[in-house]
Formats: sequence, C-alpha cells, structure tokens
Amino acid sequence: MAMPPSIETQQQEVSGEDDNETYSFASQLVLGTCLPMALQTACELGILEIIAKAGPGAKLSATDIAAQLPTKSQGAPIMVDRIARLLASHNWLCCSVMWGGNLGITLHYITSEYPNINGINFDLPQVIQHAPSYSGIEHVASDMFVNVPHRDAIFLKLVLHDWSDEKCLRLLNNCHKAIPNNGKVIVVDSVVLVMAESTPSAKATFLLNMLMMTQSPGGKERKREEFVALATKAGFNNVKFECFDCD
Ligand SMILES: C[S@@+](CC[C@H](N)C(=O)[O-])C[C@H]1O[C@@H](n2cnc3c(N)ncnc32)[C@H](O)[C@@H]1O
Repeated sequence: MAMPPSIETQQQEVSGEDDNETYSFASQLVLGTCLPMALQTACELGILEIIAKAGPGAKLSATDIAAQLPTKSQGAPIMVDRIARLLASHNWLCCSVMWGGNLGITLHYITSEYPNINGINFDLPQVIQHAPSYSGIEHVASDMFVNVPHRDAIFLKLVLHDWSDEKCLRLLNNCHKAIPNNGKVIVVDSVVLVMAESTPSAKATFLLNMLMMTQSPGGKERKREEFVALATKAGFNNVKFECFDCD
C-alpha cells in the first residue's frame, strides 16, 4: 500500500510548484482588504447602479461612469477604472468597461551574489540613519527628486509605483543624467494588464493598484505603454520588458 507523502515531501512538492502563483496568492492575502473596500466604494458611489442602468451589453468607459458621479475630481475616471478592473478580475463586475533603497536589504542580496558590484544604497536621511552596514555598500542620504548619485546602473524596486507621472518623470530625468551612455535604469514594478483578467498575478496587481490609490497620492501601478511613455519622455530610447516574475 502506498504511504501518504511525508511532510518534507509535501513541502518539496509545494515549493516545486509554480512559485509565481504561490507569490501571487500570498500577495492577494496581504492585500485582500482592498477588495471589500473597493466594493463598498463602488456601492456607495452608485457605480454599480450606473452600470446596471446602462443596460445589458452597454459599453461604458470609466470616463462615462465618472461623469455621472457627483464628484468633479479630475482623477475620478482613473479611480473608477482601477476599482472596476479589480472587481472585474474577481468576476464581481461583468461589464464592458473600456480601460482607458530603503535599508539596503535588496542591494545586499545583489552584492552578496555579485561581490564585484559596489553598490550605493540611496534613500532619505531619516531612513538611511537606521540602515545596517554591509560590505560593498555605501549608504547615501539625499532626495532623489533633487539628484541621484552617478553610477553605471540604477535599480528602482517598488519606487515608481509610489509616485505620480510628474514625479516619476522628474526622478527618471535625474536617473538619465546620472548614468553613462551605456548605463541602465532597472525598474522593478508590477505591469497592469489591459484587460481585467482573473489570473492570480492579475488579481494581485489590481489589489496593489488599489492599495497605491488609497495610500500614496498619485501613486499607481502602470501599464506597459505608460512605462514606455514615461521612459521615452525622460530621454531613454531603448525600453525593454525583461522579466515577468508573476506571470
Ligand atoms: C516602497 S519603498 C521601496 C524600498 C526598496 N526599493 C524595496 O523594494 O524594498 C520606497 C522607498 O523610497 C524612499 N523614498 C521616498 N521618497 C524619497 C526621496 N525623495 N528620495 C529618496 N528616497 C525616497 C522611501 O523612504 C522608501 O524607502
């Protein structure tokens, strides 16, 4: 008779499964509170009624919906778009809406793996003062919107999504000035899908997008073309999407 798999075997099987899917599910657990908040907001604003009133098969853009809300905020269509994508990715909204440095830990992982890299960990003074020292890493305290230290490559992980397009442009301009002609700016952020798919990674991105909307004024996850537009405006001419860790 076959024995049930031991705990170790089960763990190996789980960790051997698709790590990205596991990561996406974990993100959904962490960010899960955004979903009921988005639903409540949609109900309180009457977004669902507006869609229902338009009738079956109606094609409403986020701008069409926002125009029927009492608010006059210019950002309303984008917020409606983000709420609708999240609800649609959970099949709660079946609609035809058209979608219009910290402490140096990450850098430490990189320099531990590649000791030939000398890294600068760059953040605000109030953060840098708590950063532990690591060999091969210099901590520099400054404001990235004022200037960025000159280096061959600049790594921005979960930074752009905190900021509006205007701020990102200022930062990317500073990065462009800070690297040589063959230098690189490596951005690690989520990419929002054009359609509201219901895959675990799409759900995790829509949840994160919702979190940014509530926690970081102007901050947002971006679509591919939005990244390209920002990078191009900042003077970069060779934009590549290299790795899709959560697909
Ligand atoms: C979301 S965290 C990302 C941290 C790190 N890249 C990571 O992935 O763990 C954003 C970081 O940007 C820093 N930051 C915010 N405004 C800044 C500024 N004006 N200049 C430099 N760093 C800034 C924050 O202190 C924070 O550590």
